[in-house]
Amino acid sequence: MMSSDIERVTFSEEQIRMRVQELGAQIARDYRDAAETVYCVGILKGAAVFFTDLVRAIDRPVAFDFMIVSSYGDAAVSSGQVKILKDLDFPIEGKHVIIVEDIIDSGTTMHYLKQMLMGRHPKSIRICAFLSKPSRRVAPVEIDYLGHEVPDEFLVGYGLDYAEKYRNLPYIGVLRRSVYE
Ligand SMILES: O=P(O)(O)OC[C@H]1O[C@H](OP(=O)(O)OP(=O)(O)O)[C@H](O)[C@@H]1O
Ligand code: HPA
Ligand SMILES: [Mg+2]
Repeated sequence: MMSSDIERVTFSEEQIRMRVQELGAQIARDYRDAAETVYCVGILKGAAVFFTDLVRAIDRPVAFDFMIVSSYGDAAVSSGQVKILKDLDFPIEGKHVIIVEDIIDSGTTMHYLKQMLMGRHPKSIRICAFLSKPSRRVAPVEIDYLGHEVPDEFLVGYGLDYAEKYRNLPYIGVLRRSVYE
């Protein structure tokens, strides 16, 4: 399934699978002795695909929760406004929380979310992102579990969209500029 809108494949299905297994093993090791529930919080919609792969690579019990958050809409640059369309179902006070994202780009979304969730007094809060574009950062974000750093190119696939398209590509690729310019 190679879309003609894709200029170049950045990470193949196999490369993604291997890195997700490593991240899952690292998380399982780090929380091995944790007595409290570990909440994996997926930030929809982008994190949907990575989340379901990641949790199956973590060999210990975890609870799921989700938020629906949007700031890009149909554009290739952030609106700067983080809209919470669905909040968590469960209180996280005293719990271990891992926020799971597909990508941290300007950092606006994650900076906002981490501040907001810290205010609910979890026992700990860590960030897991499959991709990070450090060159685009506007708001500071410390990433505890990172799949790969990527250059400043607009990526799609493996959950990442442009105007809601391409999320179901099994690989990650660079979107041709002519599609969004
Ligand atoms: O670091 P930032 O510049 O804030 O960008 C990262 C955010 O942008 C994308 O979400 P988007 O708003 O596109 O919603 P989506 O997950 O539904 O695609 C992505 O899933 C992150 O949540
Ligand atoms: N692709 C898709 N969605 C995004 C990106 C990207 O490169 N950066 C932030 N949201
Ligand atoms: Mg998006």
